[in-house]
Amino acid sequence: MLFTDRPLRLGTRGSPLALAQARMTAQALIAAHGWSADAIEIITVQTSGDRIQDRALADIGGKALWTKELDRALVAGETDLSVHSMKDVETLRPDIFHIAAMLPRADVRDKLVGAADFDALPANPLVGTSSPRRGAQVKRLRPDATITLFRGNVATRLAKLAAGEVHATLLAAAGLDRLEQSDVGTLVPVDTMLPAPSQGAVGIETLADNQPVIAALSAISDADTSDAVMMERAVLRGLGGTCHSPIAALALVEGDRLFLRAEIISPDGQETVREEARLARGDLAAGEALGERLLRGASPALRALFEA
Ligand SMILES: NCc1[nH]cc(CCC(=O)O)c1CC(=O)O
Repeated sequence: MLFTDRPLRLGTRGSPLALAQARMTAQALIAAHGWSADAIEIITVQTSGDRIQDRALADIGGKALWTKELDRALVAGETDLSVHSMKDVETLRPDIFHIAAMLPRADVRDKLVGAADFDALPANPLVGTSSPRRGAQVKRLRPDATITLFRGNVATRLAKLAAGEVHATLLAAAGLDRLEQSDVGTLVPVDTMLPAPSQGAVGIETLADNQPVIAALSAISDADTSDAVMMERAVLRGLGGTCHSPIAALALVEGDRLFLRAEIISPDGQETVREEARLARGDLAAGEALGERLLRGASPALRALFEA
């Protein structure tokens, strides 16, 4: 066992989904190394993203809200690693951090909750989501829909839906599965709603100079997942995308290559720019170039959404 004097301290947000992902990570490490259950201590860190619930993420500082306090705990030596939903990790991370592992990816698809499918929604439906991507994709399918801001954790959103605040919402299948709510909602095919970059992937970060922890994490890293997610993140880099921007990207592993699809969509759903390519794994420059091509193909109005 690598860490004999004290448990390995795993930092996580406190939402039920984050805690489920932290426990999956702990179990994977315990199984891979034959550790005893007390070899890992789960430390919950509250993030500003969890505290502020009434405004869109994009308006209050973006994805750094989810990582900042976990980063601080890591730098302060209060934790040894942080477990993140890769979807919530900013594209550009400070060099002192290193994404040392990704767990095998879960279902990448979104689920529609509240209606059997988009056609089953009433006329002029009210759909709750705070994801610009989901909002734009819904408007593309249902131009008569009104998108309303919907934040909070998965349980909060399901409660708002049950209270009749909206006709429907969209949630990641991965999150519902990890919360043992797989029976909730209808899976939406990726051809209908291409998912967010990194959707369904859990990443584990540590300090770039922490060799013992990096070595311990290498035992649980899934190469297919990290190659695909790193490629999807390269598209975001090429676009200069933030969470203000309606971007979807999905890389599927095909042997030693990746089949990459990506799109950007205007908020009213009227304009979609799409690209796809088969790329060598690890050819992140090609992923960035695909992101740049998306921008070049966009109208000035859509392109403006990507200018900081
Ligand atoms: N932004 C919140 C968030 N971050 C990751 C997930 C789901 C789990 C995943 O994609 O791995 C969710 C909830 C959702 O989108 O429904």
